[in-house]
Amino acid sequence: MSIQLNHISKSYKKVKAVQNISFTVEPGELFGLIGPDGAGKTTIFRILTTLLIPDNGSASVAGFDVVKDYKAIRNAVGYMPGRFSLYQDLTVEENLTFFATIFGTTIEENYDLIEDIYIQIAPFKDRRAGKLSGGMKQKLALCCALIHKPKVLFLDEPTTGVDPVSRKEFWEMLKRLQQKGITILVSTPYMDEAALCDRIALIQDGEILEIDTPEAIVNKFPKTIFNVSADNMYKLIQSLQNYEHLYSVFPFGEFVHYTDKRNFFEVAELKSYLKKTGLTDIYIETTQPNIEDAFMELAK
Ligand SMILES: Nc1ncnc2c1ncn2[C@@H]1O[C@H](COP(=O)(O)OP(=O)(O)OP(=O)(O)O)[C@@H](O)[C@H]1O
Repeated sequence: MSIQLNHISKSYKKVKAVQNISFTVEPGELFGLIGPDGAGKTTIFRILTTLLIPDNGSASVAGFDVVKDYKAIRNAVGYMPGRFSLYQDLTVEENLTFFATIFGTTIEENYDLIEDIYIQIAPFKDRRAGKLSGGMKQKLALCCALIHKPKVLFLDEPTTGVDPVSRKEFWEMLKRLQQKGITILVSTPYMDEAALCDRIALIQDGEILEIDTPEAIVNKFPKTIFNVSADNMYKLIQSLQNYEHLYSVFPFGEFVHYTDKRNFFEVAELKSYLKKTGLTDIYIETTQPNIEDAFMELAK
């Protein structure tokens, strides 16, 4: 096991940040912690990277105990914190040299691991980190987290605030790092990114709702989902909320996702109800559930 948590809990005074969390991450796995702001993701990262001591439970990373063997863990892992980890006034090259030096290595020694990523920011190597775009900062922070060849990489919300193209590129980079044998624990509030992980833990209010592969989580969804749209989105949601057979409704892009309490029903009946409430241009079609639907169902 590369990462193992057994019944970990942590509170900040009265706030129970994480409660009784247990999961394992296998060597070479890309594992995602998926949950909204405040779910407890950063607290889990801080415990696993030895920056915070848990109140209860035990955890190990790369075979080392997070409390007893904290020094060994710090050498074995790379950590890209959610909030900015770079020195704004140092240049790209100076930041990378700094991180290499504190780990007793050099950029040249481990260049093969970061090459793919570094060549994208190399044209800006003399630019101060504070003057880089969001996507560039993120690439530099990843290089800094990798420069000492860690066995396990921790990435806390690496794509928050990054444009969609850079987000896609970032996930492609993670897949390549995984192929080089690095175990990766990544957190994200973006449900679409969950599908790119080998396995995910859905987390809310400090508790794990479900752990499985993204496919298995979606396949367990118990209801048929309908994409519904009409001329007035706000009124559509209100009408559906007042429908006696409603099970759940929530906005999803240009549609709302609707599920019905009944296992079988005529779509025409729902359409005629919506028409009676004054809506026009009504569209209803079944659709596949996704991780967000599964999360909403489990979080109910
Ligand atoms: N130092 C602290 N003191 C008090 N409460 C804290 C502290 N750090 C986190 N919390 C609270 O603990 C809970 C979990 O926070 P945590 O940062 O672990 O969640 P998160 O999923 O990483 O969310 P975010 O993306 O917002 O950081 C939240 O309710 C948060 O407000």
